[in-house]
Amino acid sequence: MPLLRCRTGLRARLLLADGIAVEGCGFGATTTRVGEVVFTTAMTGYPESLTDPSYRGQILVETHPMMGNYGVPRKSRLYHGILLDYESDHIQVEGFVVAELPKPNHYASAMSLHEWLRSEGVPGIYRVDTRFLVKRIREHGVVMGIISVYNEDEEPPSWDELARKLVSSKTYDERVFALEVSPREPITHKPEGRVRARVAMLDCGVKYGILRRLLERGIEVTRYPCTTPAWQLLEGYDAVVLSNGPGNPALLRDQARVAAEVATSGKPVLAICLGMQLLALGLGARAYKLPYGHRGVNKPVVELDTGRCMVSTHNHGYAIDWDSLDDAGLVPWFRQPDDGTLEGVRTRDGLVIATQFHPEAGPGPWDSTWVFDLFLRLIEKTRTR
Ligand SMILES: NC(=O)CC[C@H](N)C(=O)O
Repeated sequence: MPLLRCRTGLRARLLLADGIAVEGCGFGATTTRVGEVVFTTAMTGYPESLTDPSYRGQILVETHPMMGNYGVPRKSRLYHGILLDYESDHIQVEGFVVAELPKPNHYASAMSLHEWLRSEGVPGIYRVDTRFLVKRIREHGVVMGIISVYNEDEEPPSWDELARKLVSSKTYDERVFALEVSPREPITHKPEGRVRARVAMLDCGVKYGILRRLLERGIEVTRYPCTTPAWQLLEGYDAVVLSNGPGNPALLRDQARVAAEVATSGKPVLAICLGMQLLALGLGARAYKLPYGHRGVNKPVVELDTGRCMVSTHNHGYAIDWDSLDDAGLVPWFRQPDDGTLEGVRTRDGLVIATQFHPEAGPGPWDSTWVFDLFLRLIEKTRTR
């Protein structure tokens, strides 16, 4: 694709570990970052996707051809004290890859995508053939990559230099990202109205959307570091939430043990995405890596008992093996009809519920927010026993 003139005055290079080299216009910060290159099919919701802690360590490619149309929302919009339009306080992705970067126009916009990435030190590349990249990832699987943004009047970084940096970096699967996005101290969030329940959360990188969905139901949430032992999550709380989070679940052995302990405590547990993986691994199930993951807001999931289908938000690169559920004492709950991936499990007594997809959405459709109502009902039921 010809570059023409880059409105930002920046150019960028993206090199994939399989040798694919892409040049385009740059935006955001003039810097170089390494990450696993993944794609999402979400058409909107880039402020949420970019700040989703589960994207830590990844360079995100958007299949939708235009990003930035509605700018970047003001941070003054709060809901139960939580940022309304963001999934964490900062951009979490290593880099952002889009086909076109239009000028923004929206009443709630405080700045452009270019300004936002620049202020947070994150590189972006635009005016590149994202269709080619996405098809490549879909056919050959996710791949490590390096992205570099430079001023157009400067010498570009050489491909050799980028290749050396890329091969000397650890791969995504080897790095523990959850500890980087987990809080250092416990943080309590109180709902605005009556407190109907108090839960502890093992926070390995929670999306704010999960907090918003809990708080609006009157559930007070205390977020604990990802290294917290099970007894601390159980003492004095009605239930436990195991959050989503970035990285390879197999590297989080201690967290999987904690997940198994809380799951066998007799208290209700809600586990989402990484939380479900930790729960399943801790109870003895197996995880595997999907070839190119599920990332988007238009993914169907079918509830197996009822046959009901919902459109849901996904962001996962690993999944739990169906055949390993029996040994773990778990029963399947949801299935993705496109490729058959397991999208939810629960215990036989129904007290521990887990989704591989994101029932809080953010971004995405709200078809499955009832999972949070179910969690509250489980809490109320166990309290009166
Ligand atoms: N959203 C998440 O919690 C992601 C879980 C895990 N890091 C995966 O990619 O599968």
